[in-house]
Amino acid sequence: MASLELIASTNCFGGQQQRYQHHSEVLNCDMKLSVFVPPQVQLSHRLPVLFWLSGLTCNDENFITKAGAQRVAAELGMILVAPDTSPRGDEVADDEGYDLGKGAGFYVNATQAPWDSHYKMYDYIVEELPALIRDTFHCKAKFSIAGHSMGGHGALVIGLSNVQQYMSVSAFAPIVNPMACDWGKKALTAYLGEDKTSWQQYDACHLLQQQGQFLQVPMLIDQGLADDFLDSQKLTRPFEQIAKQINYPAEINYHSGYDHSYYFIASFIENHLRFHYRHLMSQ
Ligand SMILES: N[C@@H](CCC(=O)N[C@@H](CSC=O)C(=O)NCC(=O)O)C(=O)O
Repeated sequence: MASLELIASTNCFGGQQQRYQHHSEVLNCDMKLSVFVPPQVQLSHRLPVLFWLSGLTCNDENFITKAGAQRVAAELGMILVAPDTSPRGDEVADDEGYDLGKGAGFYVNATQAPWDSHYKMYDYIVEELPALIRDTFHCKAKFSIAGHSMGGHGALVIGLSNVQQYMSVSAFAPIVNPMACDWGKKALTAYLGEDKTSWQQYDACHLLQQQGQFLQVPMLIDQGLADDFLDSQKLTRPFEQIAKQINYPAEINYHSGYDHSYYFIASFIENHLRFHYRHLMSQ
């Protein structure tokens, strides 16, 4: 496994906002990722790590430049890892739409051509990247995971499917039922083909319905009520309905007047960081 190569580092709240590149064997291309390293890295103890998955049209820099998470992460001593949202490079297949291809990996393992030679974002986030982070940083064994929109969908699916690796999961305005919304149907058809049974493993509502009574991970979701995608892409509410039916312990908060943007995320990110910190420190 190729190691992470530091390509940029800037002082930030006593720590460093860093950017790395590496060759991903899983994605079969070169990738960049952003990592906030808090000042506590100088101490000898293992640091808690939160992975952040961004949404459609993003790369590894949207979260670190817009969410304003570093001040509280520096206070808590928490490493923030922000990967890119898809494989990159001239040889990687793409689509004209913003909701498929580069910038729209949907955190799934594609099985269909032309996507299947690079688009393995699920394995990248769950396997390759955690191993690289463990190799590079003195960190706690288990991680937490959060995300926004398509990245919120990734965080819910990955957290629900890997309770042994994640202490807690949170999401802002997540896609929760990709099998039933336009963004999801388009992406899952392209990446996985027409057989909808192969889509179920990547549908947070399906996973919650199937296993939410048996496997539980602490969960927090925030949703703006002025979000243009709330109804059109069926965000949050179908998941909340199932959580209520099966008594799943998810905290779901609605906020009047807030839209889908990073201004919404910046307004509530502190609560997410403190939520994850509590759970990360209990291991
Ligand atoms: N261009 C599209 C919508 C693009 C968009 O809103 N992207 C969001 C994530 S949406 C779900 O995954 C985002 O995070 N954008 C980047 C940012 O920095 O704001 C359209 O116009 O409909």
